[in-house]
Amino acid sequence: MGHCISSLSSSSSSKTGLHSHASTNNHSNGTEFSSSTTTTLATTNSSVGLRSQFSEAASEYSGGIIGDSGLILESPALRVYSFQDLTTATKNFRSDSMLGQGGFGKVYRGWIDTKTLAPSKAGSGMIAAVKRLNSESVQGFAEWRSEVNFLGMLSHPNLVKLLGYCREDKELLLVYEFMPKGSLESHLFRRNEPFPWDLRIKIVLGAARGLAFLHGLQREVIYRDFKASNILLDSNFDAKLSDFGLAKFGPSQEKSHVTTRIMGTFGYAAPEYMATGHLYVKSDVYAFGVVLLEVMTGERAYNPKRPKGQENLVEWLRPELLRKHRVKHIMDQGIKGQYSSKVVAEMGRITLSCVSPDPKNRPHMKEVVDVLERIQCINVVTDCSSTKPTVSSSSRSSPRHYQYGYRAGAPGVERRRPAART
Ligand SMILES: Nc1ncnc2c1ncn2[C@@H]1O[C@H](COP(=O)(O)OP(=O)(O)OP(=O)(O)O)[C@@H](O)[C@H]1O
Repeated sequence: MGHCISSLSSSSSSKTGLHSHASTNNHSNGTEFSSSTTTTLATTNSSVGLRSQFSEAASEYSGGIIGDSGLILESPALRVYSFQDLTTATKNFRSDSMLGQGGFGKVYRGWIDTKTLAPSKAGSGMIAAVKRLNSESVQGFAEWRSEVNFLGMLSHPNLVKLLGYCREDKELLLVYEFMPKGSLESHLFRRNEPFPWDLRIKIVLGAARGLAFLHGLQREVIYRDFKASNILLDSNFDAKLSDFGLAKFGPSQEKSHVTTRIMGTFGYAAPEYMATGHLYVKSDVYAFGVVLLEVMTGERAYNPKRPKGQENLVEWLRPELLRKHRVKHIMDQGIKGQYSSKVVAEMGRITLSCVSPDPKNRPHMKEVVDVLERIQCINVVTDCSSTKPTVSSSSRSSPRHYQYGYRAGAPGVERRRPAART
């Protein structure tokens, strides 16, 4: 769940939190594609039309293999669907096909052919997730375009795969690989059973690798919307970042930040960004630290129902992170016994540095990955260098006992941007 922010006033927000007066062509999502790009998208629905803008954007990069299994795709193989295709694939967008709902529309389960990705009958081929954007949303177009541009161009094991898209009249849709275990947010906050600690570590490590990939590109990509609900999980609980609607190219070499409209989600947005609109690569690191804190505590980044002074998780718990002996007291009580005190101390340290008020004092995501790999190593039931168990697991919430079933049409709660900036 997100309590969303934008530099626009709440009165300019629609009921769903989308900004009704944002122009579809004003790049209000912060992506830096030229206006001619917009024209291309507006006037053609073919992959050829899109390809030219991919190469334009790809020229920002060195192209080819980036390392860590990440790729910049020189000619993205996105399938262009007709609206009818996706109506068929989702059984007419039936409510029982719905996987969830976000700030910009509903996500449905659809069936497509495994090889050709063509729509198929329910039960044959493979499942895909079909996001249908609210047709009345103008902001939605900018988000849709950003998603197609960034996700269509980038490939990494920790980024969700975009398979195709549809733009037909007012209809904007995106087709993704299906992530059967839902989001980190759904496991942490929407289930009665505590989510096992070792899965939490595995997931934040995967997400950190995804973010490190974006930050390691020759022209850095700032994700800008890092949060638990945007970390999706495959059948193996491997994390993949989804939702590139707010992603933005990082600053050019001589600059440290880009200046942009303030958008994101309450509780996750970095203080310098909230105060000035200056967005740094390190603003993503702050949001990552917030997710680490959520994972440690089982508490949401922002919850207006908590007592006064505790609504914002970082503001509430930073003093505890600063006093090292206090860190164990903020850990989620439901998973007591699943982690060692060394792991807790390491987690407290890295979280505190990620949420440092000064972006310069935050680590690079590459360093965060290294630390989390170490933590995972000392955390796993069997030590990395031996087979001796190092951590006991509580029977109630051990990973072996953890069950997960996708709840079709699970409530999406209120999502991004329902509120004005504080
Ligand atoms: N590829 C996917 N596979 C399976 N479920 C998905 C997929 N993409 C999205 N979902 C589910 O659909 C729901 C809505 O996702 P969506 O990305 O639209 O919004 P969100 O990230 O939850 O919120 P917001 O729009 O505020 O960022 C979520 O519950 C998510 O778990």
